[in-house]
Amino acid sequence: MTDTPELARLRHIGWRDVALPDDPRRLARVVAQHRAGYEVHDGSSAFNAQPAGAFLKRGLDPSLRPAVGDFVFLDHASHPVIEAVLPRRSVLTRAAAGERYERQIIATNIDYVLVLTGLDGDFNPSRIERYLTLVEGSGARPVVLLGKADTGVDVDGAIAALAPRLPADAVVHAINAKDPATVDLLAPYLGPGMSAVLVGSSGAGKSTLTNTLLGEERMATGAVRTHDSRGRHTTTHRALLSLPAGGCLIDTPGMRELKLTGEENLDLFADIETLAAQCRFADCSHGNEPGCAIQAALASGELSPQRWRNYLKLHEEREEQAATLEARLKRKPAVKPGGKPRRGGWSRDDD
Ligand SMILES: Nc1nc2c(ncn2[C@@H]2O[C@H](COP(=O)(O)OP(=O)(O)OP(=O)(O)O)[C@@H](O)[C@H]2O)c(=O)[nH]1
Ligand SMILES: [Zn+2]
Repeated sequence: MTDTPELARLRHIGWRDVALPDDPRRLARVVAQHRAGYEVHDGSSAFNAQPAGAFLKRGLDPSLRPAVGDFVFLDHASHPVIEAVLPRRSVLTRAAAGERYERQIIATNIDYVLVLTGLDGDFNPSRIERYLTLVEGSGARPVVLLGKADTGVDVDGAIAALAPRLPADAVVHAINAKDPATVDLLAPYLGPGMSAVLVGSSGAGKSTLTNTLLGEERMATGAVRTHDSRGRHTTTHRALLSLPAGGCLIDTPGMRELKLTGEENLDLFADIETLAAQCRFADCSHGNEPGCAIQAALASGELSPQRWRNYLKLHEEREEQAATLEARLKRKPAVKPGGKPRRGGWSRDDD
């Protein structure tokens, strides 16, 4: 079945359903959020849109407001207004940096989170564990990318160091972000109807990889590219790019503060939690109590000290955030959210 022209147009912004929603209003996707409003794209062009008054109500759960990646309905006025947000299939959240606890949506309707780490000084398994913990529960799947594999580094050694710290089904690719062949390698994650978000610390190669993925068509597809509109608006926080491969990539400039939200399960460390359950004392602090299964595993080498340290750090942060979240929810009953479970989020570098 071939797409109608309207569907074909919407494919550019990552619309994947075979049909259009049964609604006469204009459909668009949020590609960027500015201080002064939103930038949306309808598959043909990008333009600014304001949120409807209902989204600005005080006390509204911020997660109900339009976010980058959302499909939205616009009214037909000459100054477009976002009237409704369509149900989200995934939501990536982080705890906002700062004094007050706040969950912040990074992106919605994402299929894959590309976690990019350079195999140079940037390489840090603990940080990769943090990213994976944040993706957990978001509805998106992580893909670990080890960049700068062409720079004479010990790729196999790095993969061997990382493998025991990742789930068995984790996808890991060593890449050269400058090499056009990388486009084919990542094609399974970036095809038509797919949306991916690219995260990684500064210098990891996010811009380089983005440019390679945009390839020759960078300027031609510039319609969805919104980085360059900085002059006209205030800061562009995030931008959604339409790739020649057919998928959409969300670039997250400055995405460095990656704090847990308190809702993570720490699934990545399930084995550690199983071990801890085997300690002789139920309230074992895993220090020097007799019969401590954690200490035994550390002594036998079954559990690596780095991984244990990172687990403790993430666990503590999760507990702290969960306590703050609970206090906040008690204080003020949240306005009912529109659907999907929200977990995952982002925060600072580890170790
Ligand atoms: N040889 C090689 N160099 C790379 C690769 N990826 C990135 N680089 C280089 O690493 C440097 C940093 O890359 P960027 O793409 O600017 O990194 P970034 O993640 O966008 O950094 P921020 O913009 O600060 O977030 C640049 O000099 C790139 O040319 C790679 O796979 N191979
Ligand atoms: Zn113990």
